[in-house]
Amino acid sequence: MACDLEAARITSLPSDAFYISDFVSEDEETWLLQKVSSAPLPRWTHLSHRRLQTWPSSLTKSNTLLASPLPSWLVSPVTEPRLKELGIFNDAPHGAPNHVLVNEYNPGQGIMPHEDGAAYYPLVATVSLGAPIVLDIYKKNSQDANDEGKAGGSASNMADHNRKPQYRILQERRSLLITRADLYTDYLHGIAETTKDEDLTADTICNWDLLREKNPYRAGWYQRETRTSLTYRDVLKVAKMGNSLKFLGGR
Ligand SMILES: O=C(O)CCC(=O)C(=O)O
Ligand SMILES: [Fe+2]
Repeated sequence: MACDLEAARITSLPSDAFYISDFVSEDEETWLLQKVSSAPLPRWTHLSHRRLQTWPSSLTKSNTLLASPLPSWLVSPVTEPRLKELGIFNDAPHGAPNHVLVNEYNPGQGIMPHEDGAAYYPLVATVSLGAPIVLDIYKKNSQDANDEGKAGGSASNMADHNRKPQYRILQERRSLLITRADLYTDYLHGIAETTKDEDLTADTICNWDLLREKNPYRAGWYQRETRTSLTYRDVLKVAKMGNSLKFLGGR
């Protein structure tokens, strides 16, 4: 199936990124959104500019995952069979994702430029649900490099607030975006806190040719609606339950 992935490569990016516009069906999207919204309320962590669910659990201070399976609704159909067929996690230490962050952004919300950090194998598979959103990619500068290695990734400093993205990826609802390798380690990513994504053209959106539908963006902008992402990753350090007490004790 590796050749399928090659057809999905975002060729204008300097490193590995793949975009599949039609990764889950409309019915699957509705079902997944229903699963996200039916999670018990304490599952949500409310951050200032988005809310977040962490499955199966948050990492410990030492970036360790206490071994536990993902809930079945996050496994089927996304990881099995779809991600498995693409083979993208074959080289990851656990051969499959073991951790999922679910992010929900209302219009006007976003996530500041950051890197996902050393806790994970450098590969993220993002399923977008509900509405499109633009992901901005920034080349790391020396200050960002100094921040490297902070637990759970790091935010860039405030001086970078007006920095312009080097690349922009439009993530349609029902799509899959895979970013890995240098794009994971040498770049930051973020989502603007805006109610409108603008300046959308074949020249400014690097996956324009891979979009499922271009018509909604012909005017060059669209109004944000609530967008949910499922971000699949492989946490490098996993503690089996038998060993987990000492990790819990260290919290
Ligand atoms: O929602 C997204 O597409 C990006 C989320 C993200 O960057 C993260 O959770 O680290
Ligand atoms: Fe991230």
